[in-house]
Amino acid sequence: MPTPLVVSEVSKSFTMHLRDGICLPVVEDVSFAVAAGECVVLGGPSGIGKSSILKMLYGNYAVDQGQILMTHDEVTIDIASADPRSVLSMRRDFVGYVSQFLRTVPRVSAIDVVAEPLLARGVEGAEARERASVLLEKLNLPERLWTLPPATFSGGEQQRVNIARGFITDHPLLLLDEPTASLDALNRAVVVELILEKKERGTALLGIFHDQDVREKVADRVLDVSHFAAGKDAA
Ligand SMILES: Nc1ncnc2c1ncn2[C@@H]1O[C@H](COP(=O)(O)OP(=O)(O)OP(=O)(O)O)[C@@H](O)[C@H]1O
Repeated sequence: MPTPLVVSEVSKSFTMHLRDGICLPVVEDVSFAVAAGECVVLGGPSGIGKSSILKMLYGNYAVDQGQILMTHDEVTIDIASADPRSVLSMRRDFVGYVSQFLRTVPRVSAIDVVAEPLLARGVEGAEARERASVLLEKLNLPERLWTLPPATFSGGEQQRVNIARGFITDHPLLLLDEPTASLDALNRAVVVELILEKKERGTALLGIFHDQDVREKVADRVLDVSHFAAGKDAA
């Protein structure tokens, strides 16, 4: 089976256009791969560039240099140079992303927020909602909240809706940006279980987990992003 994600010599800097075009180099020569069924965790201190790497992989941040090769159904796409249409089709078919916070949509109920990625893939409404309810139950979201829009939910409740939405599809590659940050121990354990299930099904996972316990349970490997810090050789 081809390696689903291969990152080669990727560099990223930010140009602050409102600050006289100041350039902030963040990472350089980022190179690694993630195999099917493997969970790689990005480590290193705050501000080193972990989230920026995930955002480049999801096509949210532009890449200055290098390649991000994603292979799906024997087709390989370089996300670093792909046109927006190809990035969107890779998001639909290949790469999922669970961000730290839920982006709430006004007036859409929690169960529909979770079911929506399945509906977008042509799954019939009743089945999509059934699968959403299984996940919400597993994540201990009280049933009385399922029909309410998540805008007024607590941080941990919103995050569980977010996790259910991210885990409901079977993307071959899943990016996780601190999915357990606002969860209690019980729900952190559920997320660990969901991650292990994905690994067993052959999903390639790349994540950021500040919680040491979660990290130890899910990580096959920790990749220290400090090795890719821009300008480290000059320091
Ligand atoms: N959109 C942006 N514009 C300008 N600078 C940015 C932007 N996004 C990130 N940065 C900068 O890039 C650097 C890396 O940020 P990033 O969020 O990737 O770090 P991190 O390792 O994920 O940090 P943390 O563990 O604190 O979340 C930081 O100095 C940050 O200020």
